[in-house]
Amino acid sequence: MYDLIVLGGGPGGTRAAELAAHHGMQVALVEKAHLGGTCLNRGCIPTKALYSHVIGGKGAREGLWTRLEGVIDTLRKGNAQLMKMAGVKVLRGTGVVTQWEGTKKMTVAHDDGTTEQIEGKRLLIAVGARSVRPEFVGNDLPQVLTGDWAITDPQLWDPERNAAVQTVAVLGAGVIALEMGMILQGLGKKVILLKHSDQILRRLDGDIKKKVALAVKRRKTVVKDYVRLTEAVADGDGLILRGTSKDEPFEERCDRLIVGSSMTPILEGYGLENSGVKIEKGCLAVDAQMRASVDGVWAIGDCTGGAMLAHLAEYQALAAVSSMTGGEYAVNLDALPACVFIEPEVGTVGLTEEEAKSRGIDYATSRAYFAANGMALAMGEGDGFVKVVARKADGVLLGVHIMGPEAASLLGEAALAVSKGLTARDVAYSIHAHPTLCECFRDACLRIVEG
Ligand SMILES: Cc1cc2nc3c(=O)[nH]c(=O)nc-3n(C[C@H](O)[C@H](O)[C@H](O)COP(=O)(O)OP(=O)(O)OC[C@H]3O[C@@H](n4cnc5c(N)ncnc54)[C@H](O)[C@@H]3O)c2cc1C
Ligand SMILES: NC(=O)c1ccc[n+]([C@@H]2O[C@H](COP(=O)([O-])OP(=O)(O)OC[C@H]3O[C@@H](n4cnc5c(N)ncnc54)[C@H](O)[C@@H]3O)[C@@H](O)[C@H]2O)c1
Repeated sequence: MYDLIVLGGGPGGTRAAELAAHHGMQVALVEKAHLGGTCLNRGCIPTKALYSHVIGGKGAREGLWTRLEGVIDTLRKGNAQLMKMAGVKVLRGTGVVTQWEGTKKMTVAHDDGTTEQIEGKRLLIAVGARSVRPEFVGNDLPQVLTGDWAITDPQLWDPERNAAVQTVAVLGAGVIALEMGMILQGLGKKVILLKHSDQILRRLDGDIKKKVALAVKRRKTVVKDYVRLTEAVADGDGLILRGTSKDEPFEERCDRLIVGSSMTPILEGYGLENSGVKIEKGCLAVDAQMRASVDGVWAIGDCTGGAMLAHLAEYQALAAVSSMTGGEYAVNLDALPACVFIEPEVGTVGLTEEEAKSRGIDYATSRAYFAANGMALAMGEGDGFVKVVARKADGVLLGVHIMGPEAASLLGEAALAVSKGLTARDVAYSIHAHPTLCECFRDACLRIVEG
């Protein structure tokens, strides 16, 4: 009998399996496809490989797809090696839980048609999420790609194979829609952004959202607000899209439609319907240490809803294993960093100004601009700013919002500061090397100190 069965080998499941094994548990990890889940195989890594080549301009476009596949392959092998070194038993197959209470029982159906029964003292569910396909006529046509799989189509992304695709419509104005839209523009495609409302990246700080909207406009994106898509009709190899925008009918032709209109936890295919595990608002319900409502069952990552981020899944794995081993670690969602890989890049952690206001906090804000940062100018990337939200009384950093060069990497220092409750003075009076981009964060903190 295993001490722990992990179902799903994405960033959440692999991290939990590795950690639990390091704590001395006998661990089985059941994964039906490649290790690495959505993140490695069709999410974070392939999109960022395209982003850094197409938008960051790093590397030639010839052979881009082969290099992208090479990166994925290297990381898949790395994951397998990590599991092996930790002593985790990886079972390749589809797992269905047949007993949730008491001893956990699972049937694993392998690709070759054989099945295997396994048992465990504990069970951790990390099965991820899938794209929501909104209702409209023709939503299942082959030219309609969902955000969770779109990146796997070389006919759309490989510069050496995508000449037939000239116009791509993207439904949604979230992270997937914006990241994919900008990569496609970088590849020379025309992009039509079909937004559900007038909002863009609705959870971000208002000042960052304004700047993102400007960046979208500058790229001559065709933007339609308040869209209700009613039908997609095949037109040769492409599509005619029909619906309304601000209640006025519209018709647009495109070669592909990417549906980037949010993701939903996977609740089917692993025996959940026969369990007493509580589901709330379409997500596996968990407490702060990722315990589900059935004894000995934990759930982490995208299947628990909320922010669907690979690093959040990994830190939820830490919380789950901590609770299994008598620890108390829980994820602090008020210090959750997130990045949007567009141009200029976005990195954000902690409370937005709007959130600070709605919580009734007496706060101060400050900004420093990359246009005054030596390194940014030397790099030819002076566009953007760092905005700090701090508590007025003592300068404790509540949120940091960056839009500009290497914002995602710059976020590391800000995330540490917010999660450890540091003050603007703590950051401003720590020596920052020159010339570096992180001096811009230091300067924004200095402005809070100076009032
Ligand atoms: C296009 C795109 C870009 C993204 N970019 C980023 C980014 O830049 N940064 C970021 O933080 N996040 C990003 N994300 C989100 C990120 O991919 C997810 O948050 C992350 O993968 C969630 O990890 P997880 O372990 O919860 O689930 P997943 O990674 O989805 O893994 C779940 C695994 O469970 C397996 N599974 C499911 N059911 C069964 C079963 N019955 N038996 C066996 N195996 C099963 C699946 O095959 C899968 O491998 C992106 C997502 C997409 C779609
Ligand atoms: N860089 C990153 O960290 C990164 C990149 C990609 C994806 N992700 C994660 O993956 C998850 C899914 O991303 P996403 O972009 O699908 O979700 P999202 O929640 O960011 O955006 C969904 C968008 O779809 C719109 N929408 C909803 N229903 C619609 C409809 N019927 N018609 C038109 N538009 C509709 C919403 O208004 C919103 O703009 C997110 O949780 C995100 O954090 C993260």
